[in-house]
Amino acid sequence: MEIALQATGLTKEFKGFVAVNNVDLSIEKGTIHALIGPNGAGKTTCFNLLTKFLQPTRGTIKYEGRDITRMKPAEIARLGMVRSFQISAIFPDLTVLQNVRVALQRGRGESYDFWRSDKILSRFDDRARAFIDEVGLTEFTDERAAALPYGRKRALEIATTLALSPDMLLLDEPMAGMGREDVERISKLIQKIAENRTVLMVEHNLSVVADLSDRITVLARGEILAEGTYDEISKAPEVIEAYIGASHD
Ligand SMILES: Nc1ncnc2c1ncn2[C@@H]1O[C@H](COP(=O)(O)OP(=O)(O)OP(=O)(O)O)[C@@H](O)[C@H]1O
Repeated sequence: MEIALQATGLTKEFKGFVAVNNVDLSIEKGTIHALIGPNGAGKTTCFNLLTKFLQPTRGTIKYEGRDITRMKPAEIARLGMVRSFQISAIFPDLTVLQNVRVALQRGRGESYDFWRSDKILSRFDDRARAFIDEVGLTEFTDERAAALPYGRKRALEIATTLALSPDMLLLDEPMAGMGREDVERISKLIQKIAENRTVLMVEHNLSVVADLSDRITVLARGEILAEGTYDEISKAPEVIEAYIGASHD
């Protein structure tokens, strides 16, 4: 078993409040791993620690065997570990093609200049079109981003993330705010992009988690409560109790 991302003793305190407490986490290469748990469990904090948007109080994080504990998000992105929406938002007035082009250009560490001619940017066209096809947006290639339906915007955001050539993708609630049709479409897309990449996602939609995840870590009150396949964790009494308990909070 090859490990892509490994956290050891990961801890985050906010003024004495322990939001993430001594978490050990191993994400196997090539798998889809979900981080779940009731409200306030520490999922977002944990996600922000792993993606380096927050500094841990204690603990270490390794990506592909390399210590990334003190690295910045942009540095780990260059190592191949990319968070969704890392390159901020979509430009609403640019087309789908232009947005992915910009992402490709930024992925190379060049800053984006609005005055840059279309001719210079067009050298990214072929690769941009490949990503657009990969996320199923071919028919929207020349649409303005602002005109896309919500689920398609999400797909575009994923395309711009893929433009950074990640080996590992970290997705923060990829299904948030989506209707059923979009959930199905984005689920398929995540499965597809995971064929040759590692995926870690924080997700509230448990049927999505059940469908997609090879392995699931359940957090509660900042600690790992259970870990395993969906079948395993959904039968664990402590998990059932944590979810039922939380719904009465
Ligand atoms: N910047 C902060 N300062 C103080 N406390 C914080 C901060 N960020 C998070 N917390 C606290 O840490 C705990 C865990 O929060 P976190 O957002 O990580 O949980 P979560 O599992 O993502 O919850 P949800 O499912 O509701 O998004 C909560 O009690 C929260 O109030």
